Amino acid sequence: MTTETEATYDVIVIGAGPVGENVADRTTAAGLSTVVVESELVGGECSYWACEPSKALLRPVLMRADALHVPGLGPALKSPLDTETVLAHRDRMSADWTDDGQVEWLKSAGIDLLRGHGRLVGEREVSVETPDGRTVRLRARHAVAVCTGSRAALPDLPGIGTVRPWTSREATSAQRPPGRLVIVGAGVVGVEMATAWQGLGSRVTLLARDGGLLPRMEPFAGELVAERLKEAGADVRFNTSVVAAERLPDGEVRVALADGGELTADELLFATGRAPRSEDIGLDAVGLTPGDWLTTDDTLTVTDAPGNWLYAVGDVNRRALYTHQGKYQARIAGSVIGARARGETLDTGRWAPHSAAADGVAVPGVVFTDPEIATVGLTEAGAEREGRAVEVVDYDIGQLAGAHQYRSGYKGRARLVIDRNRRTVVGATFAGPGVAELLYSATVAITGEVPVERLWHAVPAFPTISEVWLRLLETRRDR
Ligand SMILES: Cc1cc2nc3c(=O)[nH]c(=O)nc-3n(C[C@H](O)[C@H](O)[C@H](O)COP(=O)(O)OP(=O)(O)OC[C@H]3O[C@@H](n4cnc5c(N)ncnc54)[C@H](O)[C@@H]3O)c2cc1C
Ligand SMILES: NC(=O)c1ccc[n+]([C@@H]2O[C@H](COP(=O)([O-])OP(=O)(O)OC[C@H]3O[C@@H](n4cnc5c(N)ncnc54)[C@H](O)[C@@H]3O)[C@@H](O)[C@H]2O)c1
Repeated sequence: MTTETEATYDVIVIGAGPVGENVADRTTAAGLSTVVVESELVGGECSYWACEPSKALLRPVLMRADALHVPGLGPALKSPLDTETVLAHRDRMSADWTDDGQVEWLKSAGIDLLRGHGRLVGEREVSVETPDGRTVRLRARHAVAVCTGSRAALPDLPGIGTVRPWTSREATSAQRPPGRLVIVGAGVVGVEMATAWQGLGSRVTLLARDGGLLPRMEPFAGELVAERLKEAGADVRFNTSVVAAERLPDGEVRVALADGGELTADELLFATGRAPRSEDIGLDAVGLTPGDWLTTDDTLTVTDAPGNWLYAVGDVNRRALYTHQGKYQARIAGSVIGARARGETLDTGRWAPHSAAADGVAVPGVVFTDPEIATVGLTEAGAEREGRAVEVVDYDIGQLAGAHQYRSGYKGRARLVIDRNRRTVVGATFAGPGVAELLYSATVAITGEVPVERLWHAVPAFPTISEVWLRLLETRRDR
């Protein structure tokens, strides 16, 4: 028998991933009583099955790739990685899939936690089924923020129901490397997991549906990653699609390819994109369609729900599927909710406090592969699609003194996309070992709308890879 209890808060947040936690933090800081509803682990996908475990697997692999090319270090690294130690480190970095630490943090921030599955049941009303079979009816005085994130999207293939494929969850939490791993999809998850598991001893086959890896990025990014994956021993195939898959009685997976070919493996990972976790959160009760991505304006308010009380923040709104960008949205949404609760007029101008303007202009992302790929803003193709007049400047990072110091045989490339009319940087891509930390400089140049001429006065230190900025400016001047 279920019992029903009721509670009223200023703000209800559904989903305690990194984004829900940050919305709650900001609304609490604005003086609003806030409850977060979580059906699984506080910390969400990022802490347990995405960012943290994947980077814990990748860091030793990338470190080793660099160290093999540092004079004097190579011979000491001839034996393979100690996989057991790496996996134990990954377990620790995922807090052994327990959320005590994050629950403590919620408490310390003054945020209430209600464990259970939350569903909208009307305007400002959420019903929560708790693990002990109770139903709690929550009412919000001001706002409900949907922060339910995303899950792996699987293609609709014959056999998919029986094949027990890996998704990003298994790929980040597996307790040992599969002997043979076939990966379908060559976006960010596909290339990162190919790099990690090939480095940890699996024989990886990466199947790209398109003619290159990382198809949404500058083409040279995918070319460099493909080259290094092949050198590491992975089988990388382009223009290949999977048409069926089956799990055989002996546990192997058989994969049928569109060209008539066949592959057998121990595990099959689908890294084929994400779907919103919105199919069972009561969207129909407020006139929205279950299973859809939630569309918002720049204040993170759901556009198709009248009354300015429903917000969608993080992956579930599809604006930018990154933890850092979702947390940025959370900071904005928190201040919007606070301002509306105080009866203030929102300030939604460009770069104003109540507008997540950067989502449309400067979303930084790092792909932690060998080499690293760091991107922000527009690619050349993206600028063309938008019909913007741009100039493109490229530089071979391997020519820098800093690159020679970093690793012998350094290969990398950088590209700036510059708006011809405004003479500001609107896109940057760096591909090369150790470029991740360069990305913030480009993000500041774009959001600060720094005139290219002013960049001459931002002098990079010698001999660092950041001297690529100077070389890009010189290339532009001298051509
Ligand atoms: C393999 C992988 C690696 C990644 N690496 C990075 C990286 O290095 N850097 C980066 O920036 N991004 C990375 N990402 C993306 C990042 O994980 C997401 O952008 C981020 O987790 C989104 O946060 P979120 O809070 O919106 O959603 P989530 O992290 O998905 O959290 C949503 C939470 O809501 C809960 N929930 C869902 N429905 C309900 C409900 N009805 N009731 C109660 N609770 C509910 C879930 O249990 C979950 O805890 C990676 C993604 C993957 C798949
Ligand atoms: N380092 C990071 O910050 C990091 C790491 C992993 C994921 N992420 C985030 O998570 C998001 C999701 O990553 P993802 O790799 O799952 O998605 P993605 O959209 O980046 O890539 C999916 C790829 O699968 C391909 N694909 C789709 N359906 C297919 C099919 N049926 N057969 C073959 N290929 C198919 C697509 O063409 C695409 O290239 C990323 O966009 C990124 O925002 C970030």
